[in-house]
Amino acid sequence: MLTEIKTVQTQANLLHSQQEVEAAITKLAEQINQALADKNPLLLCVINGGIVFAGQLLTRLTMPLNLDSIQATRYRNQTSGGQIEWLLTPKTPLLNRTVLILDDVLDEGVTLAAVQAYCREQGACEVYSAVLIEKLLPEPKPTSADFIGIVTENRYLFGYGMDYKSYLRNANGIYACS
Ligand SMILES: O=P(O)(O)OC[C@H]1O[C@H](OP(=O)(O)OP(=O)(O)O)[C@H](O)[C@@H]1O
Ligand SMILES: Nc1nc2[nH]cnc2c(=O)[nH]1
Repeated sequence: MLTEIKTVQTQANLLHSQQEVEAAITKLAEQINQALADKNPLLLCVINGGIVFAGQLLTRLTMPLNLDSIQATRYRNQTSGGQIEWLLTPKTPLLNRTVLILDDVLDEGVTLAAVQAYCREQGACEVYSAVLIEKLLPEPKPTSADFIGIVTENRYLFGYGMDYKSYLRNANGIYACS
């Protein structure tokens, strides 16, 4: 396995450097600081992928906020998605809260649409979402994000929280598998 991971890593293309990603996160934080300043938001990190983005965004946010996590997965070590599996739901009540969902990548939009629906079912009064990166696809998506850091091409990505077979989430740039 580790031989395959090392090969994928060395053959990958760097699409977005650390500098570019950090600038995008800073810009997103400015937008969110403006939009949610007085909303007492509950941030929901969609783990595992959203962890790096959420961590880096959080230190740039200036309003009072709460943080919780939700785990919905549908790729399970594959490079194409299947059925959503719910592994963790937030402990914090969502009733009457302004929720900001944080995820690494908006690809087909199935995961984000399901998390948004979950938040509404739980009684959130407003549901915002922010993604570090969105892939441009030829087909329409079931949902969209309010805050988008980077828009990129339709290739399988890793780094900044995104995995290749559960590895490479720690890569310090956004890479496409070749
Ligand atoms: O827009 P979609 O096509 O639904 O894909 C986006 C989702 O896929 C990844 O999660 P994954 O299921 O790989 O779980 P992970 O967060 O543990 O990596 C990613 O973190 C998003 O949540
Ligand atoms: N790691 C990773 N997860 C995804 N989930 C949906 N698209 C992607 C992707 O390109 N990379």
